[in-house]
Amino acid sequence: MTETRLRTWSHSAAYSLTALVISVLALQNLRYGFYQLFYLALAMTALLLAGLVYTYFCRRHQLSAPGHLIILAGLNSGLVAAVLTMNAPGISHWAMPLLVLNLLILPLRQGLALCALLLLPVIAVTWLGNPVTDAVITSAGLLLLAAVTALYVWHYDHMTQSAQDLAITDPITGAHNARFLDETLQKEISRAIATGHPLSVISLSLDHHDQIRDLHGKRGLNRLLSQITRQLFETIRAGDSLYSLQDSEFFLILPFTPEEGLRVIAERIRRTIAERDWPETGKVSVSLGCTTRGNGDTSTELLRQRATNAMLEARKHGADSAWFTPGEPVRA
Ligand SMILES: Nc1nc2c(ncn2[C@@H]2O[C@H](COP(=O)(O)OP(=O)(O)OP(=O)(O)O)[C@@H](O)[C@H]2O)c(=O)[nH]1
Repeated sequence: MTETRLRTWSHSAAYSLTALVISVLALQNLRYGFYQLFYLALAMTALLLAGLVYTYFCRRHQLSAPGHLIILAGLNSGLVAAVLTMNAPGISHWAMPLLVLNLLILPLRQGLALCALLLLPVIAVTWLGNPVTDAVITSAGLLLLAAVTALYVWHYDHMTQSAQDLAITDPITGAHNARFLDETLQKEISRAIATGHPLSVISLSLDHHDQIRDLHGKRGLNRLLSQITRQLFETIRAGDSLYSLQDSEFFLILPFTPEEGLRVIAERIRRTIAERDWPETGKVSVSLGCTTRGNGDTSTELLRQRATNAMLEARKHGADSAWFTPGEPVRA
């Protein structure tokens, strides 16, 4: 299930459950003749149902739907106004479902800000109008509920971020994985077409990786690949991206880089790797296949294929070298 769909479900459930709780309060107050509280609960239920409908209509962009903030601000300020103007015992407890709703639906910072704006007047009125023990119990209950919910939401956000990072990261090298390559390359191609900026790519392969694996084992090879990754990250500039592929191969996307620049960076990478004494393996080298986006390169396959062919050509010409295959010149 995607994040957006999951949020649509959880927002719908949160609005529905809160609407159920508040409508039960409405019925109880009607039964006992507390008409002001009945109308308040009725208005809140209507707003909650509006939130439910809004959730359904914004199901495709749930993560950035701004209407939730407006609906929840309306609910919170309605309750604050009631707490300040009505002398109704027990009304401070109505804040409980709203605290949870704020934190479950809004981004954490917005949710916390709204909770603080709700809690301050509610706690102040509780302390002014109740015996100390009651005020302590109510305030502690409200604060505890807000803290536990905020902690849960923070933990969930953290887990989601980690899962997203894991899905696009190669576990051995820490570079992006092959799955993420095509997606990013297609975006960069579209951006280069739209802006007219040059785009270059490099297919990089560790020379003699079979022999290195035979000599140093799979773990030794993996350690070397992760050290090379760190070195590559130090060499390339911000905006470039690095992908780790199978068989000790890497791929680099270099936006805003023309052929002359590609030659500079490819040579720099080749030299830095060849000149370093690697901790376990000593000297190693890489073959680089380099190409720049040409006129016909509108999809990832052509560009990737040309870079791979150039890398194989570099290997044929002896290890530790770079081979350039230009794309068809881009017409203005
Ligand atoms: N994408 C990319 N291109 C690079 C990088 N390093 C050098 N280049 C290209 O090579 C050209 C010359 O780079 P340098 O020799 O470092 O000269 P420079 O004037 O310091 O380069 P910049 O100020 O980075 O433009 C740059 O304009 C880039 O096109 C890099 O890390 N990434």
